[in-house]
Amino acid sequence: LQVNAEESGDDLANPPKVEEKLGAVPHGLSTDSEVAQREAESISRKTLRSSAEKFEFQAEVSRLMDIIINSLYSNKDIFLRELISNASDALDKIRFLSLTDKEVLGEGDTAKLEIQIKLDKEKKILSIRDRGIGMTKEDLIKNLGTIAKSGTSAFVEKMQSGGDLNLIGQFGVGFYSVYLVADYVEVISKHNDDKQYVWESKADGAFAISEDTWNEPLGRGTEIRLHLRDEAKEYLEEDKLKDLVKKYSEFINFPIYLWTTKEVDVEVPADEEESSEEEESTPEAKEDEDTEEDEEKKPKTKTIKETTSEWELLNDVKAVWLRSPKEVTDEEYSKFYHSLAKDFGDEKPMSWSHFTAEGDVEFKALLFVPPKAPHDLYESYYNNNKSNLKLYVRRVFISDEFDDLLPKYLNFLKGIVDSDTLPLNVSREMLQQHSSLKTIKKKLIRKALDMIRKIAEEDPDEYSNKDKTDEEKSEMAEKKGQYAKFWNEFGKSIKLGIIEDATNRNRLAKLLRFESTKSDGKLASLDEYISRMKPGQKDIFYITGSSKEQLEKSPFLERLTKKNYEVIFFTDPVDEYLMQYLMDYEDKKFQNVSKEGLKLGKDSKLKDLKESFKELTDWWKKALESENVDSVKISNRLHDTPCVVVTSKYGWSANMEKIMQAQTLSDSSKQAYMRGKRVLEINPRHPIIKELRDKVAQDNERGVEADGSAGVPDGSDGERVQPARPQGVRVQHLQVGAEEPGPEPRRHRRGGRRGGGSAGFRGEVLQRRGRAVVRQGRAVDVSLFYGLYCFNVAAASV
Ligand SMILES: Nc1ncnc2c1ncn2[C@@H]1O[C@H](COP(=O)(O)OP(=O)(O)OP(=O)(O)O)[C@@H](O)[C@H]1O
Repeated sequence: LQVNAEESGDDLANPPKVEEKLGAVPHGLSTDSEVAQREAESISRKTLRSSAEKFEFQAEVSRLMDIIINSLYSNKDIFLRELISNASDALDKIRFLSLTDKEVLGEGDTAKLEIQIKLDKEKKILSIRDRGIGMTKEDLIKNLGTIAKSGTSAFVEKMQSGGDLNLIGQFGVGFYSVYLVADYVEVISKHNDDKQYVWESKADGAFAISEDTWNEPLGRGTEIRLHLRDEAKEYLEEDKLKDLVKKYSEFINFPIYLWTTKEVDVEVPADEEESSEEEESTPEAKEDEDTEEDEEKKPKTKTIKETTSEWELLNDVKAVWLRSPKEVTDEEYSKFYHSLAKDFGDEKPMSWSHFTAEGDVEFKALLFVPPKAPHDLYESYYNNNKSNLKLYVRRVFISDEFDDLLPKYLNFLKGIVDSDTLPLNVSREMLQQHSSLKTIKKKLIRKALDMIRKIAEEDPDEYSNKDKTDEEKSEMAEKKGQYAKFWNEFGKSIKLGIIEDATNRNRLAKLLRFESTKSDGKLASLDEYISRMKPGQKDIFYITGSSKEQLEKSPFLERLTKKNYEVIFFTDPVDEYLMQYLMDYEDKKFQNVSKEGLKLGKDSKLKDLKESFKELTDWWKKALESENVDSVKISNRLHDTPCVVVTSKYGWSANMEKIMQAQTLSDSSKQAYMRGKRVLEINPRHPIIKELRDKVAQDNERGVEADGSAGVPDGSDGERVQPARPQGVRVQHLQVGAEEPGPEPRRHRRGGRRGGGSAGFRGEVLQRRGRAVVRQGRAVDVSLFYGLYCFNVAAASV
């Protein structure tokens, strides 16, 4: 990383001290003029200090900086809130450390936890200083240049596809926004464990670090000096900065001061001549001589204008969550959310919940549902236990990466929790073990789920609001479509919640939304489904697959749709897992319509049908016995399709198998036990099946075995005809295509005879008649022959 080291003869392992090169004197020893001269030199030169150690930015960081520096983005204001937010984080860190070690704060000014902004109009420098934790030399190298965070490339990608620069803070690279307004930046920092260093860069691919021997010692903390570009001079106006702090940083929990200069009226002693002139010009003064005499003894004064400078406090540090919810306006909640979540998009949070928990464990909390899911919400979902809540103990920020404050599936929520019960002066690890955390977590989950339920309750599009009056609905108009929006952004989290949180499963199931055969392109809830159930319907029907369009064509739905039953479409891979956990809802069981055991009321004819197709089902079962086929049954779900393969009740569905097989690291041998047995269901009303039944019956009469051992002569030379078929098909014993002796069944004649092969002839007849399902949910036009062939393939492979 280090460049120019060789040229400058620096020893990489032991970088030379800057003093050695510059001949600088340590703090306190340099004279004012020397310091001023050195400072002036560094600023006017606008090249990095030649004696400093130089480093190259990590490639992604360099790309990011290029994008920022060349950006035509008009809202350059954002840099200030990013710097203030970093300063506030640094102050939080030192305050936290001081809980267990008071010494770290130091004394006097150094101990003041505040942020200061100063302007130098002449030199065009804007400085932001904090008395936070500061950065060691190593921190400066890593944090500001050489280590790209995970958000760096994500942000670069976003920006290349026209993303919004305003969201930079969410990607954890907010610091670099300084190059929107500055072409040269110095970061002066002092950490308790190291000396004071200066980091500097002109965003030209390199940065430099020097030990700081010329600036005022900071005590502790960081000062960022922005050498503003000409076109960014507006940031040297006090009013502009006051507005920006008000707009973006109002809720920072440390005082933010601006060094302001103003003209004030001052009383100064008036000189002699002026006082005598004044006396003469006031004739009324002679009226009361006694009083006059007294006053004459006082020294005469006059008012003049004088320029004074002072620190002006720009924010009201009172935490929003400590105020009563009645006092906080919607706008304030929105602004607080933006500053908390570093989400400065245009949208308001979808909802919030501000409450105080009382009892054994007392805390105040403010939770928000963001308007959008963050870009990495489900990345490393299972490896990330950190919630997005900031934990405070009696107003002191403890952590924003506290494990287990909320369950993983609620990690999309933002907010703060401020507890009075947790101890302050223990380590984070000990706090993590504290017994009241469990209670806090439990209460937070309840409140969070209530808040999400309310989004639905306030949305006029929601089923639960169907009984509301028009007036009520028009009041709710603002919230129209909010729940669908919520579902779009965070629906997967609710599903993960159903899987992971057995205690709240029912509450979460209420929040579930889906499309169905009756939802008409909208989202429906389970309550809505239940309200539409047919009299006598016991189960909630659903089907899983990869898209609604595909599922709508599924033969599994044929009779259900004909009989007006509603079927839910689950099309997200996570739905397969979901349905392994969601067994029932309001005493109704869930039934996958592609699985064995579908019951659609009583079918009085079933017994007779079973009897009449027994020969066929027995034959077929025998023919498939070496496959993974458990049984062959009369189907109650088919209407137009001759047969379908269903999976057994307890194994995976075919869709689940597909998902598992698609997983890169799947081990098929280990999956074998989860693969359900297959059941072949046949449609007793379908001509193909009826025909097969007749053929089997005829074969049986002639004594043809299922293994085809007693062949049937083709009528000309007495040889058995083997129908044309792909290799490995074990259906030849059916003799479907063979010309048979004796009376030909009427149906066979219709197609007429074509070509030499009788198989072809039969195939054509049947092709016109039927469709056979060969794979889960996919119907293909095939001849009976092909249907059977494909069934075999399907049964063996699905
Ligand atoms: N004023 C400061 N005091 C101490 N460390 C700082 C300061 N400013 C920046 N840093 C360090 O530099 C790192 C990079 O800052 P940057 O703003 O790019 O990202 P971030 O603060 O982690 O994320 P975000 O932009 O979301 O606040 C920070 O994580 C922090 O460690």
